[in-house]
Amino acid sequence: MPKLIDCVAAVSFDLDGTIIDTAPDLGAAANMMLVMLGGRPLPDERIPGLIGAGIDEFVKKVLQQAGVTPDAPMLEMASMLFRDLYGQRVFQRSRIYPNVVMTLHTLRTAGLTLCCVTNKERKFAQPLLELAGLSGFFNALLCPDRPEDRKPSPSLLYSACSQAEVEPIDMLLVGDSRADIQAAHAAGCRVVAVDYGYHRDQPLEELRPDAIVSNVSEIMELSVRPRSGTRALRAIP
Ligand SMILES: O=C(O)COP(=O)(O)O
Ligand SMILES: [Mg+2]
Repeated sequence: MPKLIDCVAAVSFDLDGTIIDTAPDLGAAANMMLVMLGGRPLPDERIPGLIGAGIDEFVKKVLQQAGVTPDAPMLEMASMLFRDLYGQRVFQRSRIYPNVVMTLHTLRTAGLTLCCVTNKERKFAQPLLELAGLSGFFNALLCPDRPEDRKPSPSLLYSACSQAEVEPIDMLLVGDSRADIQAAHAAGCRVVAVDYGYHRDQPLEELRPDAIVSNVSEIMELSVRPRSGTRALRAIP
C-alpha cells in the first residue's frame, strides 16, 4: 500500500496545539490581563480548552471563566490589553512539540511544499514561528484577515493550495481541532488529526479524519488504500 505522504504534494500544519504548545504564553498573558482588570488568575489547565477560534473569542472565554460576562466595550478593552501582553511573550514559555522539527525537515527535503494554516493573527503567528526557528520551513503562512476566513471555513486552505499550486486533494492538513478537520473536508483536502492538542474533550473520530496520530512524525508512516468516491484514498494508521 502506498504511503499517504507519497500521495500528496503539499502539507499544511495548524499552529497552536499542533506544532507549538502555545498555551503557556497565552495563559500567562490572559492571567496578567485578569489581574490588571482586578480579577483572579485561572488555573493553567483551564487555558488549552479556550484556544482555537482567535483572540477575541479566547479573551471572551477567559473573562467568562473568571466569572465576568463582558459587554462590547469591555471586551474590546480587554482584547487590546491581552494583545499588548501576549505580543510581548509569544515564545517565552511556549514549546515546539516533539519531532516537529525533524518532520518538517524531512518533508522539505523530500520536496513537499509546506504551509502553516492558523486561526492565529499574523502579527503573532509570524514572530512566533520566527522565534521558534520554524519560519524557514514554510513556503507560506496563512492567517485569517477576516473573521469569516477562520477555520472551519475552507478559505485559508484554498489560499494555501493556490500558493502551493496544488489541487486540494493533493494537500494534507495536520491539525488538532474539529475546526481543522471540518475545514479540510470542506476544502476537499486530506486531513490527519493529532490527539495531543487543545481539544482532547472534543471527539475527533466522529468527524472521520483520514487518521489520528499521537506524534506528527507518524504522518510519514501512514498508508492509504484505494476507496470509491471523491475522497479516493484513506489513511490506515
Ligand atoms: O489562535 C487560535 O485561536 C488558534 O490557532 P490554530 O488555528 O493555529 O490552532
Ligand atoms: Mg490548533
